[in-house]
Amino acid sequence: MRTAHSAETVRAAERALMAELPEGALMQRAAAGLAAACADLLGRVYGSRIVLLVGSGDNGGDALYAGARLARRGAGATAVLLAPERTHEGGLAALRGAGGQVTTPADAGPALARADLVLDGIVGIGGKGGLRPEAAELAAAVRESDAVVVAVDLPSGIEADTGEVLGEAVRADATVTFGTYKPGLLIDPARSYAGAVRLVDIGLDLPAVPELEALQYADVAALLPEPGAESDKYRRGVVGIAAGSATYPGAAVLAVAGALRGGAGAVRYSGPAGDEVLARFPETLVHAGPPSAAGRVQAWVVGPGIGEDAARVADVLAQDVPVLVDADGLRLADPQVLRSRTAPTVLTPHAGEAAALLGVPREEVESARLASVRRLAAEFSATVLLKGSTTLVAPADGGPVRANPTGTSWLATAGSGDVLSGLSGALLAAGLSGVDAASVGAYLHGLAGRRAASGAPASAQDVAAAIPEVWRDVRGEAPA
Ligand SMILES: NC(=O)C1=CN([C@@H]2O[C@H](COP(=O)(O)OP(=O)(O)OC[C@H]3O[C@@H](n4cnc5c(N)ncnc54)[C@H](OP(=O)(O)O)[C@@H]3O)[C@@H](O)[C@H]2O)[C@@H](O)CC1
Ligand SMILES: Nc1ncnc2c1ncn2[C@@H]1O[C@H](COP(=O)(O)OP(=O)(O)O)[C@@H](O)[C@H]1O
Ligand SMILES: [K+]
Repeated sequence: MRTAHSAETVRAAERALMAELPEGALMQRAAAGLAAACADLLGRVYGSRIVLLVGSGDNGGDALYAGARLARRGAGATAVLLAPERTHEGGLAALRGAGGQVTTPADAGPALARADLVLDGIVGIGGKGGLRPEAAELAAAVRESDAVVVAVDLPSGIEADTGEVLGEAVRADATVTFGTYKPGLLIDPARSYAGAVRLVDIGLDLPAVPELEALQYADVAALLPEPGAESDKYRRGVVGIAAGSATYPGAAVLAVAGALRGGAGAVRYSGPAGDEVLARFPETLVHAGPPSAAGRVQAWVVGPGIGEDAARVADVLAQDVPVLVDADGLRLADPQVLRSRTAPTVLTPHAGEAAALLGVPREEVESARLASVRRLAAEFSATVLLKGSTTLVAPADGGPVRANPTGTSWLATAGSGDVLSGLSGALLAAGLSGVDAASVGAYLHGLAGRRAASGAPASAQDVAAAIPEVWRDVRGEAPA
């Protein structure tokens, strides 16, 4: 599991550790890791030209000490000081002692134009609000340079705790972060400014429960349901799909496609698109009546393409089994009923649906995904999977939010959300918790999207068809 902690949590851990270590030791650990990462990126340090963007805090200090280390190995280093009178003293002395030069933002142009590598030490976790004008200009100038840009701890201008970007920010090719990931490094839009992120261990003792986490291959492998010797189709879990309408039969077909690949023992379909579903998937158990008359299931998916059929949504929500609500279902569900359910409920809105549920503009959800998903989970007492450029899953109980690392914009194709709801619903029926079903579903869905597309457009059906392949790949990572 990859974990991220807020700036406040990091500061508390830093204080505790600093009290035990000699003065400056922690910054030296950070600078050593940073310099090593830069050396890797440069290939050859001797004779390279590096520029350090140095703000007035310890983030600038890290950049200066790392610059000094590289200068001692033969790099030509120039520090651009944003606040000359408040620059980290020890760091500046180290750089000067190693032969480094110093300049001002106004005179930084020539050095930036020649640079092989730029180290962004303008602000780290101490940054607040958008970059101030002089810092913003420097960030914009860096964009014009051909140098490899390495952000120190995080790209200056992104919000460490939320992933928001308020105005100009440094666009990095790589970020070297200290102690733990910061939520902004895993959540768009900020994530897209960070490039490849490398974590440097500086020995912090962090709380076991992070603010944000991201599943990795092995975590997903351990969560995948697998039939045992005594399994039959009912023990593996039966998932019910209440989706589709005369207008949108395709949503039913795609949700069933996702469900059949999600590890359930059987899929029941309830709704008016039974013929279409059977034509494509004869293994489906089709029922014409209301969902509650379709026979036992271990979880329901309700909503994709059901149009205005509020009765079908209410019928599903009245059943005391886990329910995943998607698409039209989110609009038709009675909020009071959602809140009062005792079995797990999973809501899977995209930003527009989330905005409607919260009564805010869509842009507000897109720019502040983490706060939005947490608010939805709290307001509806449900696990919430917020779809989009970074898919986030918040548990109903306020625990750590999961960021999905496998997303790809190739998934932005009609019907791919229906596949996700079927897939996650099947995982719910197989016995995974709401958070695990949603986050494992999003993980596999993202991998399947990448596999199906491989650089060319793929349809939602292609995404569903690629699920078994990625499932196999992930299972290969499971401990024997
Ligand atoms: N603590 C430790 O043990 C370790 C910490 N480490 C490192 O320290 C970093 C944190 O350092 P930090 O706390 O000094 O804050 P930092 O990120 O440099 O920024 C503060 C400065 O920026 C300024 N500023 C603020 N907002 C701004 C804006 N929007 N636009 C422009 N400027 C803005 C603000 O100015 P002021 O408001 O004071 O005028 C202030 O002077 C951390 O990210 C990591 O890299 C590592 O060495 C490991 C050990
Ligand atoms: N820019 C993007 N980057 C990554 N994934 C995206 C992006 N846009 C959409 N997606 C994903 O594509 C899927 C679309 O689902 P949804 O919005 O419900 O569409 P539909 O209703 O057409 O199926 C979701 O899994 C979502 O996370
Ligand atoms: K930075």
